[in-house]
Amino acid sequence: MPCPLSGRKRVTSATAPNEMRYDDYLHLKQILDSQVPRSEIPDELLFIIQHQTAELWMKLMLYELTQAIQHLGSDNLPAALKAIARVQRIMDHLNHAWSVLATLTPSDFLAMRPSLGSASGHQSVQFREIEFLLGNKSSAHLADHTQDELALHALQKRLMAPSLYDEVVRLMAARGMDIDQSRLQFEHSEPTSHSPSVEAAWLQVYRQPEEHRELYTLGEQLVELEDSVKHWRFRHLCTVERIIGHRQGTGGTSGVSYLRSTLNTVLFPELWQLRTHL
Ligand code: HEM
Ligand SMILES: N[C@@H](CC(=O)c1ccccc1NC=O)C(=O)O
Repeated sequence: MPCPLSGRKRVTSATAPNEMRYDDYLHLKQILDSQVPRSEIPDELLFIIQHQTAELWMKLMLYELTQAIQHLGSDNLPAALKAIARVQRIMDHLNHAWSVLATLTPSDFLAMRPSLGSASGHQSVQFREIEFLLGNKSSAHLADHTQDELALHALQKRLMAPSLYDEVVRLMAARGMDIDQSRLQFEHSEPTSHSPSVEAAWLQVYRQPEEHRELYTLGEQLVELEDSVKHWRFRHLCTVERIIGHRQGTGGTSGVSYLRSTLNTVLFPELWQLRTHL
């Protein structure tokens, strides 16, 4: 049976259910054999596990975000809210995890850095897919993946698919709110930008939360999610600055100043703007 997450076949084990063991069920051999340091630096294990666990959580985030988008499309707001709440909790968890990496000293990291070559988190396909799903689209990021057809295909698909923002706006229109037609074109690869008609619709919701209970809860949950994403960007930036200062990144960016520029990203601009006009 194809796995809904990766398109790969599900592994059907020959193990009878009553002989199933913890390590079989979790495929622990594959997972625990996958930490392969390239240097003699003892802290490289921390560095690898920090990233591998983050990628596992990102896998779940992608799954939940996709579910949330589907539920919004079928006007099932309670199910969408449940998935969005889970994504937000995962983000919080990843935010707490930075404190483990903060035990890595600059000299330890600099000693292992040559072993990383040109590898960088900038090349994380799942991170970029999450950004696109959240509406922070940019075709420029496809350039990192020209050598990997599968990755390129996954990113192209996400780039053109409706984002969480798009589906929220579609739902508001479906519920009778007056949304500008130009906002209801969902096949685009542009990052989300502010729309006056979307802000006006949210203002209506926020001025009468009792009348629009579900949409109001959605709005607040989206703000909380974006807050957690901003925290992640900031914690990453601080970790990077304290470990490599203002060196260029291995991924070819300017490093800290590039990461600082990502703090200007806004995923749900109208929800932030409306606070001034409420
Ligand atoms: C010693 C710790 C770390 C350092 C020094 C570091 C450094 C950097 C730098 C300099 C960049 C900019 C791209 C480049 O030119 O390389 C970057 C991007 C990135 N890093 Fe890290 N990083 C660290 C830990 C992590 C961890 C734990 C994650 C978790 C998955 C992560 C994920 C990312 C992602 C997703 C990007 C792309 C960000 C974007 O484009 O908005 N990094 N990192
Ligand atoms: N970009 C980092 C290297 C780095 O942190 C990294 C290297 C390989 C895999 C993941 C990484 N994490 C985040 O970018 C640097 O410039 O030192």
